[in-house]
Amino acid sequence: MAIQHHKRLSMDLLLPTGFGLERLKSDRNARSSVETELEPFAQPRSQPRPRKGAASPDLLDAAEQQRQVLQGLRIDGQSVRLTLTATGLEWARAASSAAAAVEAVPFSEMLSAECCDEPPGLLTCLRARTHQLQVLTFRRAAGRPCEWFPRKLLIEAVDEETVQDLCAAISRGIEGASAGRPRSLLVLLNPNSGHRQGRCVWCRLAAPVFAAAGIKARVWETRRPGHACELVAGLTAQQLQGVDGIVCVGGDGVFHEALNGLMAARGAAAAAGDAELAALLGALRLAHIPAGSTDAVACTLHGTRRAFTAALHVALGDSTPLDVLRVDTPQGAKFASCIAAYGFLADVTSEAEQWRWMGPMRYDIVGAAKLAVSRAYPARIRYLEGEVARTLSKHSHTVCTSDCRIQGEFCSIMLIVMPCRSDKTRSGMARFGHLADGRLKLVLVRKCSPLQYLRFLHGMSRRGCSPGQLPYVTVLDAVAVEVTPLGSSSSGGDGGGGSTGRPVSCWNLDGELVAGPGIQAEVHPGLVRVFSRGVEQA
Ligand SMILES: Nc1ncnc2c1ncn2[C@@H]1O[C@H](COP(=O)(O)OP(=O)(O)OP(=O)(O)O)[C@@H](O)[C@H]1O
Repeated sequence: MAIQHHKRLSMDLLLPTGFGLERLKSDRNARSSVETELEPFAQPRSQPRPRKGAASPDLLDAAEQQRQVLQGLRIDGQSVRLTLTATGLEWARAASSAAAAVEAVPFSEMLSAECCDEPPGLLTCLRARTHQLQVLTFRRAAGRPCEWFPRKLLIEAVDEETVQDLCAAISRGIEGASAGRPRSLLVLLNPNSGHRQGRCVWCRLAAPVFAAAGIKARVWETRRPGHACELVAGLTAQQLQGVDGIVCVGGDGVFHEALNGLMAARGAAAAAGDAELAALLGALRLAHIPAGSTDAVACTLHGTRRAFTAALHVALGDSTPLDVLRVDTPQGAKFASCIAAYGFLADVTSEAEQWRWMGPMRYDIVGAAKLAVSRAYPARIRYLEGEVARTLSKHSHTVCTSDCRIQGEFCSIMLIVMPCRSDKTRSGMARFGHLADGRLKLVLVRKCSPLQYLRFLHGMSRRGCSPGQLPYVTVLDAVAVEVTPLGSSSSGGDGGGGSTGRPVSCWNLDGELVAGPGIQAEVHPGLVRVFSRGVEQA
């Protein structure tokens, strides 16, 4: 079996087989039964802000042209000199002259600005009544810039007109800085992921952020395995009008299903020649708000597992292309964004599924048990190293430079597409991997003792996989890989032992188990766009 490496990527290549598209189409009506509209959160951004007077054109224009200094204001209870610039707000304590005391928040990091009434209370009676403006933004944790926390700036002035004008100027600044921000999103929520905290994460952490940013969110809860894939694969042009993206609230499994549904839908639209649907699907951005057991996608895209940060990245609208691995199995094509793993990781996932009630801890317990056995699987591997280039017509293509082969017994074969950060590997399984470089890291762990495998796992959790770390581990860059397990029967793996009696494992694609056993996989550079601001360094 030769590797069929595509020279040119076109939509018809994305048409996956084995997704049962016809069945999915006929199931579209079933969607309405799980649709939950969260209209209380769905305030359109264009909704008029509560204002009493008109903004002074002087203040708005002056801020756009130059720096407008405002005196006599208080922020979070402290008197400040506030400067309204063309890009945001800057202020310093009125009493302080030190440059270090200057704080700044750009419009691009603000969600909304609203005039609000001062609640009546003892303090109001004791001092002069002030007029207030509330700006919703965020702050970064000290020493951990990837972790964002909500922040409300309370700006007070004795003069109502100043507050009204400032509110209008800030709102206009936010509007001007929000070109890529989504206005309407579909939310796929898995109530069963992780510790079954999907609904709680959505309602308490993500929905309020979307509401503050004026994003309309339509929530669909998944009912069973495969449901998210069906929902996305069955989307119609009518449902997608005005929708900017699909947000997955749950673990990596839900994101994986949404990705596969999207690829199925894009393939079907291309095959049917439905240009409108294809364009709408092509413009969709995917997002992952972590509520699962591992959340490698969210950790990699946002640098943290904090759902609030992920929701804020989505609301701020930053996006990036993401490489997708197309895996051709005997059952049809599947797509993965994180990893395709054969051997140890697949065995752990397969066994851990029975212990789902334990939550994320199941992976540690089953992992320890599998480590003690340390099984090796014979396999033949062919891979293509390559250069990925972009032609003028913007179709990506791969120039193959070499076709290499390796044969042996492997405890683990991993095709790592994105860095795959998680709580277990903070810097990522493939530390030097990339979101969209068109390559994967092929990691081969040859037959070794349990202690050696433990050493490999320990090294991976601390430093990720990189070449030359351990003599029994090979790390390679590749664009396409073919794995043929040598213990398998010709019709596919049986999960325990093939016709030769030698052990056969299964495949783990982003946590989903695929029987395989032989696969061909190829990286498609930047095939989807995802909401991500990237990992912020300290
Ligand atoms: N309502 C549901 N009931 C049962 N299973 C579901 C439901 N909705 C989705 N699923 C399945 O649950 C699987 C696992 O979900 P998910 O990935 O969200 O959580 P997780 O496994 O705890 O997290 P991670 O994948 O990050 O380890 C999904 O692949 C999906 O097939």
